[in-house]
Amino acid sequence: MTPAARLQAAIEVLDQVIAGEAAEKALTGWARRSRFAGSKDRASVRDHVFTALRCFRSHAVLGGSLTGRGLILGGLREAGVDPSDMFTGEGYAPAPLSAEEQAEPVGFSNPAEEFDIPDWLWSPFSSSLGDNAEAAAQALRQRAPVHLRVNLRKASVAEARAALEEEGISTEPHAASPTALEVTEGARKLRNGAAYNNGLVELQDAASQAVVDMLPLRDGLSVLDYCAGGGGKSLAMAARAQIRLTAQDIDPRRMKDLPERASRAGVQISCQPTEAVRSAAPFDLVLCDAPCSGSGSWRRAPEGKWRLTPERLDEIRAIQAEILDEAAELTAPDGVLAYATCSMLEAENGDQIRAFLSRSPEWQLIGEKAWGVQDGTDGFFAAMLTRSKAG
Ligand SMILES: C[S@@+](CC[C@H](N)C(=O)[O-])C[C@H]1O[C@@H](n2cnc3c(N)ncnc32)[C@H](O)[C@@H]1O
Repeated sequence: MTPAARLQAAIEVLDQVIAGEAAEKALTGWARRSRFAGSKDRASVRDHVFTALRCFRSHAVLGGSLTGRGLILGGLREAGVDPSDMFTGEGYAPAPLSAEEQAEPVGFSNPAEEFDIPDWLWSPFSSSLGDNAEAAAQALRQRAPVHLRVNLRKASVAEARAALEEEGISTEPHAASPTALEVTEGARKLRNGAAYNNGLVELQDAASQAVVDMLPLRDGLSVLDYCAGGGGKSLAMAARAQIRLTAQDIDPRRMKDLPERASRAGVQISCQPTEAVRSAAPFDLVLCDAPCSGSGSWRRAPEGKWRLTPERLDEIRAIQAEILDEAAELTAPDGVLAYATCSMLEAENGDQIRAFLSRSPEWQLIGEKAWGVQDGTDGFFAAMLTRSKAG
């Protein structure tokens, strides 16, 4: 496919997304119908679609309409490419620009539009991030880097880097965690490579790793990963110490690949239903990596940014509060309760912890940290709590 034909394909996929189709489904449908498209074509169309979804508002303004064409046109303008070089109508290229489309774009009417944040969210977003709000919103408009976690059970950081380098995958250490690497070249080779398949490295954002670094893990502890999902945090915790680790999720299907991932990583994790977890309680350490808006990972899943509503945020907050209360019940009297989200919104982070402390005065905060997407990781938050001796 020519570069212009790839843009036309992205326009068609985006029109389906605007009509209500999920991006992954629209991309899969396009790939099935387009047997002529090779892997590079598919990757390029996907990139165009995801760039447009990250920059949905600003690119629509720059392109003059909230359509697939408008979004792609706006993206070209932002990238400094003359759209008439691509919109030629030749072969499978997009049709030439209309007079309207050639007009100078109108300016942005407010920062939310310019920085691609929904209007209602700009105020909570900017008050949560303070002086970093614009930088964080700008970072959410960019593609996410690929981060790896070195599995210290199987290799040192230097050994893992050397094994990756042999496969043509270059990495740099990431400052957020001693086990974190950022892939600087060759990310597409990872999944078929030996280093990944032999469990030397896992795909995991550096802030996710840093959350686990904060936890007081040591040999012999009983640990519960409450809200384990696919088990990214479980695997990172199990790699850190010889712990007895139980993973739970309200939707056990989410943990279905965890036994295989654990065996690849050379660690043991017991996946248990909620009732079994209640019978096995209390645990020395309970981590709840709670469901959240996902605002810290909107670079990877940009549709979430536009789907979130104030009502949905309230629902999520109610679920988070319930999870904190339940997880507290499962924590041993002298144990540690850790709460984490991949959100940058105070409503889901510090506010949630303060509300918990005010309804559960026997608990006290012993540590808290936030990571911002503007610093090169996903946005994350973690807090650790214990029951106070006086409580
Ligand atoms: C942020 S994800 C977890 C990601 C995971 N810890 C990781 O690192 O890969 C949140 C998970 O919480 C689960 N969840 C939602 N409500 C829950 C509840 N009340 N109890 C337990 N898990 C819940 C969801 O199914 C989802 O898998």
